[in-house]
Amino acid sequence: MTNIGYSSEYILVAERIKKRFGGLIAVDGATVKVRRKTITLLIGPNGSGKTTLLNVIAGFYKPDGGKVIFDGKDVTGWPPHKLYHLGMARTFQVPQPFYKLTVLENVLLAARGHPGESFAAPLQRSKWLPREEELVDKAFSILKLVGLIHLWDQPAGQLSGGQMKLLEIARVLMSGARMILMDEPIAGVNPTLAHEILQFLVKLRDQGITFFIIEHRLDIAMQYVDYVYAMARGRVIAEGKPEEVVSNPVVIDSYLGG
Ligand SMILES: Nc1ncnc2c1ncn2[C@@H]1O[C@H](COP(=O)(O)OP(=O)(O)OP(=O)(O)O)[C@@H](O)[C@H]1O
Repeated sequence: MTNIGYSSEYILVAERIKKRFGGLIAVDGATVKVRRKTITLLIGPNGSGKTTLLNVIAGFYKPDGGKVIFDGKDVTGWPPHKLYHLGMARTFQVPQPFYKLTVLENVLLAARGHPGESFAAPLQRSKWLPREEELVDKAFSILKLVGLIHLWDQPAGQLSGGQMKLLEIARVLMSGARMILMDEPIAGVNPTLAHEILQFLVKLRDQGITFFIIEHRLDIAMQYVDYVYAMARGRVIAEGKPEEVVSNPVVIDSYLGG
């Protein structure tokens, strides 16, 4: 693994990323840099390439050009599971827990090195690693942190949509992720819970986790994020503090034009 000496100020640098789907250029030379211990937001009109860029960074798509540097290492084209082991994880817009398993079991299965990490592995307690107790302690403390502790023995299928999102965050934390990528973490949740989820991300940021998120509900998200990138037609058209970016005429035009 090469350390290419990128500034340690940034946990992630995605440089001149290109991604094509047939004749369509979804991401056209976009560069984003994410500072450690920040919540960095990616905005832009529908179809501007945000999710594609996130998927390239998280290893779900191989880029047609550009580089992804995570923690000083060139991880361009690495698959998601390798990035997961390095400490970068992506949650999905629609969280997908194992519905019949309990909340606690769902969190435990996200632990790195746990036999359940391979989906084919049996779930019998006897097959768990000796460090099971330690993992259970860690899972409980994470459930406490995300406010789901009272539901630990409930099947995940019984959680509300907002609680599912919290469970997804808990699972990503259990994996030991230092950087979390999220596509619309507050989509479809009521405003109270949306604020709670973002306040929770702020708390985790203050504990050292870095977030790179896509969100359309700017009225709520802008209050909590540290830095914003705006995309249009596959390119980054503006970056800066939230208030600067939302008042930038180029950004406003991109939404109106879209
Ligand atoms: N798997 C795919 N195959 C073909 N085209 C795709 C694929 N994924 C995305 N696209 C196209 O690439 C462009 C960028 O899409 P992308 O989903 O990245 O935009 P977005 O900014 O995330 O949009 P939204 O805000 O609506 O989620 C769009 O024109 C989209 O139709």
